[in-house]
Amino acid sequence: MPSWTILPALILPSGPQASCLFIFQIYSVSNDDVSASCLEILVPHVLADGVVNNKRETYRFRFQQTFTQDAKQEEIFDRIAKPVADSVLSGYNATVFAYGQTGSGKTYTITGGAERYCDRGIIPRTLSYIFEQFQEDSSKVYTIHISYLELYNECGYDLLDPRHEASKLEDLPKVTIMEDPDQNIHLKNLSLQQANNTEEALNWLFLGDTNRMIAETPMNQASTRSHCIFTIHISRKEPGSATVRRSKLHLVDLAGSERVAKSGVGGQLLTEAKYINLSLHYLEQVIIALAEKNRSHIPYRNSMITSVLRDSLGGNCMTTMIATLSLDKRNIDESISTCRFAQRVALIKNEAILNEDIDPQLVITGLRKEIQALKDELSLITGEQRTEDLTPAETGALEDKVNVFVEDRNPESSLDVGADMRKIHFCFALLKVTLPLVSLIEARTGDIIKHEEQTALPAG
Ligand SMILES: Nc1ncnc2c1ncn2[C@@H]1O[C@H](COP(=O)(O)OP(=O)(O)OP(=O)(O)O)[C@@H](O)[C@H]1O
Repeated sequence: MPSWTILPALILPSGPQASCLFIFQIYSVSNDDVSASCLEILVPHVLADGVVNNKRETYRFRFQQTFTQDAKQEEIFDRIAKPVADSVLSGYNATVFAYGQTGSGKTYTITGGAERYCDRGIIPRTLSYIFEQFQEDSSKVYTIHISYLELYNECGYDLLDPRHEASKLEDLPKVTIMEDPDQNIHLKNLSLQQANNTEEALNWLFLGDTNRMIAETPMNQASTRSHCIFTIHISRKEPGSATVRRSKLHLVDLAGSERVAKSGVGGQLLTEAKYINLSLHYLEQVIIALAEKNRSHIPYRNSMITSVLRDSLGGNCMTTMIATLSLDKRNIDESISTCRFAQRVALIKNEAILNEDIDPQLVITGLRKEIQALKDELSLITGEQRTEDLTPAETGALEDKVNVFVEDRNPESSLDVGADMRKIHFCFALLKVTLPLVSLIEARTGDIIKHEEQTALPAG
């Protein structure tokens, strides 16, 4: 049964920062265990702290997989996203989310780099993979819809509305959350766009990313301050079957996780940072609550990101977290806090369940077919072709039969219309109207006779 996995990817920006890393020997990775790998972060000794000090120098974390900066996008896809895509194709909900500080490679991992084709990230590779799988499996009918949501300062925006030419985020349609009595979340104004092949799906991704870039606020040059959720909705059914399996895959690029105190910002940036910190804090709270056994209340409602991911963080899904680290000396505190968060996520065990439901339209089609088959069978037995309604000639004949039956004073008389439910129903309906009329006439006739008898009696 699929369960939570935690797959921190160490993706480090190339250039001076990376070389810096090796000079200070900040981390080491050991992959001795087949099912897990160990990341050790070494805190460099700072002379200003004195030659002798009690500061901790090593931090060890165990993860399912660890990737260093040499890892290729293809490898990340094969080892992280492909198993998740397979489970979504089987009918389970799933989420892959990238968490880490600004500039650590979340967008690069989830969407990819724009420069080379081989730099494409998890979203485009997953789309291509899913459509390839559809082509290989001609026994089922698959339908794909795509949505792309940006959450900025606790407000949702639809990145896929083709009618809008956004020049700022507020130009995009605002998405709001609605909850039904069964506590299911519905996103009002979030468009679901159908894609029939990889090219169409990639075009939607392109439109969303373009809107995401154009709609950046002047203060928000690199989309670092919003969460983006790209969702692939899949429905599949076997031809002729009324059972539909629906599943969705959320690919989430979270906002940078750095702490407000460290970022040293003010004004609008501070407001954004507070929102980001708060929403990531609530995400963490939900994750901690999910990890606790016997916990009845999970605080999903505290923020928009946890509300949106509600059905994909809880019991009914397979979730993979990618923790991205930028292991520069200056970022050690952030890296350690990212690893701690990732370990908490790893504590959660989920039992994923299949999302199957019955399509009412298909049920109706099936029932219509069954009715037709039964009608054909009946006409074979009776030798007469039945229309849905009785013909005027048939209703006329039935009216005559009912009249004869009602007027017949013989208690043994019967009304025989044959084994035809249409005729039986028609006669009952007719009797319902005729019988009270007959009783009324009889009662009146009785009154008249009585009256005549009384008037005929000799006076006195
Ligand atoms: N593994 C990698 N190989 C090459 N370049 C990378 C890698 N990871 C990240 N980069 C580059 O580093 C820069 C920052 O990466 P990216 O934008 O993905 O970070 P981020 O974590 O999404 O940041 P933010 O929180 O600001 O959105 C980008 O120019 C990206 O192309």
